[in-house]
Amino acid sequence: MVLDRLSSERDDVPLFTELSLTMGAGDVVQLAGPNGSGKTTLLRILMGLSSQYQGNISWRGTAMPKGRVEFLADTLYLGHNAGVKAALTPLENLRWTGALCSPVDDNAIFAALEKVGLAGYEHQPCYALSAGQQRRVSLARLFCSPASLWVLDEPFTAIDLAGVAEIESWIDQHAESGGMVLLTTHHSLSLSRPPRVLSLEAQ
Ligand SMILES: Nc1ncnc2c1ncn2[C@@H]1O[C@H](COP(=O)(O)OP(=O)(O)OP(=O)(O)O)[C@@H](O)[C@H]1O
Repeated sequence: MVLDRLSSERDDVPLFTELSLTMGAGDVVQLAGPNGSGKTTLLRILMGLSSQYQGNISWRGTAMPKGRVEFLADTLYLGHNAGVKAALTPLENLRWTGALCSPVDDNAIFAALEKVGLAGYEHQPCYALSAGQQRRVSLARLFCSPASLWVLDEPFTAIDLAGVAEIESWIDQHAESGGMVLLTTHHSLSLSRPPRVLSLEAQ
């Protein structure tokens, strides 16, 4: 993935200017910067949720918007909010998101929920889960998706210390198997190889 001289502003105030980034297999990049510096905005631009930018984004050699369909098919985006429907169970939520992008059978969903520590909660409505458990439902999507690029906006929100270490190990494993991870966090990451850091503060 290549971001070439991306610039964006809000209300005529520049958020970032001529930001460039190249990511390939095995890369982990942490977007850093203080609150309000534009990290979420950058991820939203990348995912096609905002068109308020100048510059170019390309995926496997094809520039956006032409490469958009192929890009989205190979990307998993977990946004700032958990993105979990409260009235549905974890199983139903994951069936739903699977149907939207990459259909997955129930056995794989059960395995993913076990991996994120939610065995036994599969049929519980999500409104009856804690904030951290709801975030874990969202994180279970990491194990239901064949996407090579993970785009994670504050994935550690509401997650306990043991869970943070687990997510770090999943990031490691994804990178070791040739995946890519672009994430925002204010947490100091503990990975097997230090991530590259792209700071919006220095913009
Ligand atoms: N919906 C919105 N409408 C207007 N301005 C917004 C909106 N969302 C964000 N902004 C502004 O855009 C700027 C960048 O916000 P953004 O959410 O990208 O920052 P961030 O770096 O992700 O911050 P944080 O670390 O707090 O999550 C902020 O100054 C914010 O006030």
